[in-house]
Amino acid sequence: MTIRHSLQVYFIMGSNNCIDNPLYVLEQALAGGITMFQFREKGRGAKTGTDKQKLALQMKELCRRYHVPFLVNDDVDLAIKVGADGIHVGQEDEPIDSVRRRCPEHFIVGVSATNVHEAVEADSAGADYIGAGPVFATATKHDAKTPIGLEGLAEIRRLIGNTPLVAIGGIQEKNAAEVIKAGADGISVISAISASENALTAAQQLKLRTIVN
Ligand SMILES: Cc1ncc(COP(=O)(O)OP(=O)(O)O)c(N)n1
Ligand SMILES: Cc1ncsc1CCOP(=O)(O)O
Ligand SMILES: [Mg+2]
Repeated sequence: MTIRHSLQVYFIMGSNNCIDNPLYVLEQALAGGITMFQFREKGRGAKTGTDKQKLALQMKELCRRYHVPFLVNDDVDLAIKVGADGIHVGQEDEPIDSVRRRCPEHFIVGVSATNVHEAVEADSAGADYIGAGPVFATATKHDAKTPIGLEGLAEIRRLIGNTPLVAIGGIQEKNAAEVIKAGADGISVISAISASENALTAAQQLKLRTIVN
């Protein structure tokens, strides 16, 4: 599977994003057809140290069983230590050239862009994919920037050419198709799956919305 295809339904979660056991939620999401996963363990009550590492390893094993890439958010050391498939870094995280130097060659390196300028820069720096957003308002990330809207997303697509692009922020079943029409290769979601009543059906429904003519 190419990175572009893996971005179709990109689920992101940490232990404080769900009420149920995070391993249970992840397994349900995998059974529902998510195509990529990012372990984002941050914020209130987030695990640290060996507890964080243990959960990362368990999540990686689950993802392996479903042949879904397992990425780590922010924490490059952890990604290397647990043998992840990649890392996602934002504008305030470790710079991409340093990440590339430290990580195995096969690592998928995703970079966030909150505007057109950052997207072009991340593309030139050689990001494997760009995570653009927030596209819509989100309550999940308290320090999220102003939403770029579908117009901002479409402009980013125009400027980065064919580079794999995933949209993030406030994406739900009702707006997923619009995001794909605006030029994203996939949707990246936290609450639409982690806070749903049924992570399996939520993932299935979101996936259906990404198939647009
Ligand atoms: C796929 C994807 N896109 C964007 C982000 C946001 O990254 P960042 O801006 O570094 O914010 P945090 O997630 O670290 O709070 C992401 N995680 N994933
Ligand atoms: C991590 C992140 N980066 C930009 S918005 C966001 C949060 C996305 O969460 P949700 O899918 O619940 O809006
Ligand atoms: Mg970050």
